[in-house]
Parts: sequence; C-alpha cells; structure tokens
Amino acid sequence: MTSALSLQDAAFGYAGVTRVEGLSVEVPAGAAVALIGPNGSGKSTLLRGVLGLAELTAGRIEVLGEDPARARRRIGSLPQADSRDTSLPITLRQVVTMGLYRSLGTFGRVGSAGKLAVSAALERVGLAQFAGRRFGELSGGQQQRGILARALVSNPQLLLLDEPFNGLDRENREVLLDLVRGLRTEGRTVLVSTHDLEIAQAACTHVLLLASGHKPGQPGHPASYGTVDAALTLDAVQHAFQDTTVELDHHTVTTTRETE
Ligand SMILES: Nc1ncnc2c1ncn2[C@@H]1O[C@H](COP(=O)(O)OP(=O)(O)OP(=O)(O)O)[C@@H](O)[C@H]1O
Repeated sequence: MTSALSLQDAAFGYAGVTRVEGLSVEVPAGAAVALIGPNGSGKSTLLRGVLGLAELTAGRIEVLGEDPARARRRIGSLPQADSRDTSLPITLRQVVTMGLYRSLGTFGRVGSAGKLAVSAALERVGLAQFAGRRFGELSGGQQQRGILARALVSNPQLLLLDEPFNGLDRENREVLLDLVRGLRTEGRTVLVSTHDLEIAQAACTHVLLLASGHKPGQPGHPASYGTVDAALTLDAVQHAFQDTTVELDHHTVTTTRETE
C-alpha cells in the first residue's frame, strides 16, 4: 500500500533547534491518524513540518510521494484557532474562497468551477446559509467549520487539522467527527491533533502518541504509533501524559512522572 506520509527518523524544529524527534512513521493513504500528546510535545511542529513550514532537522520526509513544499498544493490545513485573525471584514464565502488561491496562483481568477467548489464545501460543513455572513460574527464552532471548508475546497488528498475540536460544543463536535469519518471513506488521509483520546476512538484508524522531552526544552518524541487498538495502550498513554489525568475507555487514569 502506498504511504501518504513517510517519516524516517525525522526531526523538526525552528532556527536549527529540534522540537520533536525520532519520528519513524508510515501513514497509509486513507488513514485517519490522531496525533495525541501533552502541551509542547510537538504536535503542531510535526504538522508544520509536513507542510514544509517547520525545518526538517534530521531524517527524511515524503508527503504524497514528494517533498513537503511540492506536496503542499495537495494538502488542506486547518491551523489552531488561536492563530486566526477574526477581525478582518470579510465574509465566510471569501474565507473559503481563499482555499483556492494556492491552486490558482496569486493573480488567478476564481471561475464558475471554483465558485461551485466553494458552495459545495460550505454545504458539506452545513454552513451554506451563512455564506454572506461576516466571518467574525459567526460562533467559534461555525468559524471552525468555515476554516475546515476552506481546507476542503481545493479537494486535497491530505488534511492536516490542528486541534479542530478545541472549544467545540457537542453539536459542532459531532459534525466534525462525521466529517473526519467521511473524508476517510473517500480515501483522503487525515492527520488530526487533539488532547482528547475519545476522538481517536470515535473517528480515527491510527494513533501517534507524542511525549514531551524529559526535561523542559528537550524535544518531544513518539510514545507509540499504530492502529488505534495497538497504539492507544495504558502504558503508552502513561508515557506520553505524565502527571496528568486523562480518560481512556471511560476510565479516568492519573499518570505519574517516570523516573529518569
Ligand atoms: N515558531 C516557533 N519557534 C520556535 N519554537 C517554537 C515555535 N513554535 C513552537 N515552538 C516550540 O516547540 C515546542 C513544541 O511546540 P508545539 O506547538 O509543536 O507543541 P504542541 O504539542 O502542538 O503543543 P500544544 O498542545 O500546546 O499546541 C514548544 O517548546 C514550543 O515552545
């Protein structure tokens, strides 16, 4: 089976400083991978590395058979909610249309096919009736779905979703879970970062658990990778989440810091 993402002992970071390392992972096309780990373990850095926006400081990476910068036109991404500027006076339709710019080039025109794609993406996330609404006036959950429509509009083969479930109410969460399942059944590959183990079990085929470095400032590293059942074990969760309380199979587990 072809890999949508192939990492061989890869490490990523910024300005020459590695923030996450030791990643050897083959993600099959059509998989949905939950990227789970505590704050600072390197989830966003890995997602940026897949986009070619964080430095590859060691090892090798191949995305959809190409290097990250070349593959970018076939990737849709949803950045973390706190990195968005919601004060811009633009409509939801304009936000979603931005998702076409990469394939059009800076001065390309959005033709009728592009307009239809924007309407279809809005329909897909259940926001067609809000197309003309100013983006900043939508609720947080609706904004999140709007950004997801922007990621989907170019028909990407790989979707990178950075904590899309944060702050969502139950209804928006269900819409998003359904979408992740739907994307997967269409053969697209999804990488979704989350703190929530339930999401992995509800919508994903694989789990990549990341642990923080043992000391502050040390890079994060994988605690486990594989299918959900194989990788989401109590041992791996305890290794990844030290001194925190997490829910696993409806049990609350309080983990303790490993001795060094
Ligand atoms: N642009 C950047 N420049 C330098 N260091 C960064 C940058 N972005 C993140 N880092 C550092 O990289 C490490 C990993 O951060 P990252 O955001 O990837 O973790 P995360 O697992 O996504 O955390 P969270 O769950 O809090 O979003 C942290 O120590 C962070 O301070």
